[in-house]
Formats: sequence, structure tokens, C-alpha cells
Amino acid sequence: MARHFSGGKLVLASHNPGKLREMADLLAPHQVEIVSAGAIGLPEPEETETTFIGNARLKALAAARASGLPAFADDSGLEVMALNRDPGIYSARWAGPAKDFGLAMGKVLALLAGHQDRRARFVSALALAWPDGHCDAFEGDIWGAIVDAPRGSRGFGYDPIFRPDGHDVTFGEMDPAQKHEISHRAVAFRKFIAACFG
Ligand SMILES: O=c1nc[nH]c2c1ncn2[C@H]1C[C@H](O)[C@@H](COP(=O)(O)OP(=O)(O)OP(=O)(O)O)O1
Ligand SMILES: [Mg+2]
Repeated sequence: MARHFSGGKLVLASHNPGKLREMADLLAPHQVEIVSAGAIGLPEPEETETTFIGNARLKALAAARASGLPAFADDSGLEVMALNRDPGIYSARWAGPAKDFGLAMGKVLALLAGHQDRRARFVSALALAWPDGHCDAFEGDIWGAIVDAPRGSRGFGYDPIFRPDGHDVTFGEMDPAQKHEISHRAVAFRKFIAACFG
């Protein structure tokens, strides 16, 4: 059984501004007072686990223990089928220390050159952890294709090269409200809300 969140402060254990914005948007309809990990001086932990769920738990638990408050983390990434699911859990690291996603997207496109199979999926693992070490985690995904060149400047990260199945536009071109309806993060978020707020 997942532990219920019954209001009060929640630490958003992420240092990625694009993700923090999406997490805050998704939480907006619920009774939550959010504070970001950066705002209360928490460091960015090293992501040493080998799965999205593992790293989401690690980030949420580190923030909950350090702050004494419940903490919510997302670990996510892009899996490209023809690249043996790379960059996967290394999606942030492919952008290098400068967090240059132009570089990371260029790398994906260069490695995919000549491949027929453009299938890819975004994955999001969300974890809610408590200072006593209790933690619940939820995963969501969305399938799509890698386009030939980046399109659009909305969203963040790899959004301009990912076109979700059933749509003509990339996440970089899509209205943020529509991305919030269908994204990997939205799918995981619905499971989280049903289990922890329902
Ligand atoms: O909706 C998305 N649209 C585009 N790109 C995305 C998305 N979701 C994850 N991604 C890519 C970029 C991100 O940098 C990486 C996650 O890596 P990940 O370690 O979970 O996050 P992060 O290091 O950026 O911030 P933090 O760990 O502080 O939450 O995958
Ligand atoms: Mg990270």
C-alpha cells in the first residue's frame, strides 16, 4: 500500500528547471505547498542506480532525509530502440556538464543516421519518499519516433526530436497543456495521484 499524502509541504527533489515547471504544473490542482530542493540548499545527488525507478527513489530519499519533509523526485529519459535503448538513464549525462541538449540531440541524430527504425519512448519514474525511509514509486511511458531534425523550442531536453505516436508535431512544437495530458510524466503522475492522493 502506498502511503497517503494529506497536505502540507512537499520538496520537489529536482534541479532541472524544465522538469520543476512540469512537476509544479501537474501538482497545481492538488493541495500541496511545494518547495524546490535548490531553494532549501539541497545538493544534487549522484545518480548511481541502474534503473529509472532506482534513481527516482535515490533522489527522493536523499531529499526527504536531508530536509525532514516528504520529497518527490522524477527520473526520466529517452530510450531509442535502434540504439539499444540509449541514452536511457544517461539522458541528462549525454548533454555534458554544460547541459547542452543541442549537443545531446545531435548525438542521437548522428547515431541514427542510416537506421530505418526510428522508434523511441520517453520514460518517467516518480518517487515519493518520507524522512523515515518509506518510499513509493510509479512509472509511465509514451511511444513515438525520432524525427530527422529538431523542430520547435517548447518544453526541454530532447522534446524537439520526439514526435509522439498519433501526432504530427514534436513535443518541442506541442502546446505544454497537451504535453501534460499525454506525456510519460503525466502517465506516471496519474498513477501517483491515484495511489497517494486518492
Ligand atoms: O519530458 C521530457 N522532455 C524532454 N527530455 C526529457 C523529458 N524527460 C526527461 N528528459 C531527458 C532530459 C533530462 O535531462 C533527462 C532526465 O534526466 P534526470 O536525471 O531524470 O533529470 P535531470 O538530471 O535533468 O534533473 P534531476 O535529476 O535534478 O531531476 O532526460
Ligand atoms: Mg539527474
